[in-house]
Amino acid sequence: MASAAATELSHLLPSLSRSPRISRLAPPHPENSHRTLVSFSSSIRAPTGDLVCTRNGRGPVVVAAGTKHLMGSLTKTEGMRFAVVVSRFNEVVTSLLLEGALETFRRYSVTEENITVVKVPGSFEIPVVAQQLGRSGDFHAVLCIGAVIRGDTTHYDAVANSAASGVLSAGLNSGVPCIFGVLTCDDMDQAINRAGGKSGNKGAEAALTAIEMASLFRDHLK
Ligand SMILES: Nc1c(NC[C@H](O)[C@H](O)[C@H](O)CO)[nH]c(=O)[nH]c1=O
Ligand SMILES: CC(=O)[C@@H](O)COP(=O)(O)O
Repeated sequence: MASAAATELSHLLPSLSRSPRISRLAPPHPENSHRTLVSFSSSIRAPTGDLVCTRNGRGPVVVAAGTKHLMGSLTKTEGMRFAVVVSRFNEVVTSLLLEGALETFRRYSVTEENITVVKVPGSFEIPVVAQQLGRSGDFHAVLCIGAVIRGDTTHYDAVANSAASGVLSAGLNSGVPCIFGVLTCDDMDQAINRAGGKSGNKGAEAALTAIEMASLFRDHLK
C-alpha cells in the first residue's frame, strides 16, 4: 500500500535535491490495485534515491523507491502491423533502404502480411501520408524512408527540413510512432554507404526503432 510505503520525512526536506514536479501517480490499473492513487503537487529526491513528495500541501511522504522502467521489446512482434512510406526520389538508394527494413522485419518475425509499403514521389510527400496512415489506427508504427541528396541549390534544405519536421508532426498528430528513416546526404556516396555500404543500412536500423517503439506504445503506454 502507498501508505505502507510512505513515511513522513519533513526533517529531510532541507537536504533534498529538487526533481521535476510530479502531478500524480499512475492511474488505477489492475497491476496497480495494491497502490493508492494519490496526487502530488511537487517532489524532491532523498539522498537514498527515494522520491519524497508533497501531497497537496499535507506534508512530505516517501513513495516506495521501486522505480518503474519501461522499454519496448524487439521479441514481441506477433500481431504487430507496420506501414512503410518510401520515397521514389533517388530510388537507387531508397530501394536498398527498403530492402534493409523488410529484411529486418523478417528477421524479427514480423508477418509479411502485416507490412504495408506505400510509395510517394519524394521525401516532401512522406509526412502527409505517414500522418494519414498513423491516424487510420491500422498500424503500430509508421516507418518513413527517403534519401535527400544535396544539389546545386538550397532546395535540399527545404526538402530535408520539411521531411524531418513533417515526420515528427505526423507522429505527434497521429499518436502513432513515425520513424525517421530519411537520409540527408551531401552526395550519393554518403547515401550509398548508409544504404548497405560501410556505414550500414539506415533502413534496417529504422525498422528496429519501429519495432521497439511499436512495442513500447502497445505493451506499456496504451
Ligand atoms: N531533391 C530531392 C527531392 N525532391 C523532391 C521533393 O521531395 C518533392 O517530391 C517535390 O518538391 C514535389 O513536392 N526529394 C527527395 O526525396 N530527395 C531529393 O534529393
Ligand atoms: C534535395 C534536392 O531537392 C536537390 O537534389 C535538387 O537538386 P538542385 O538543388 O541541384 O536543384
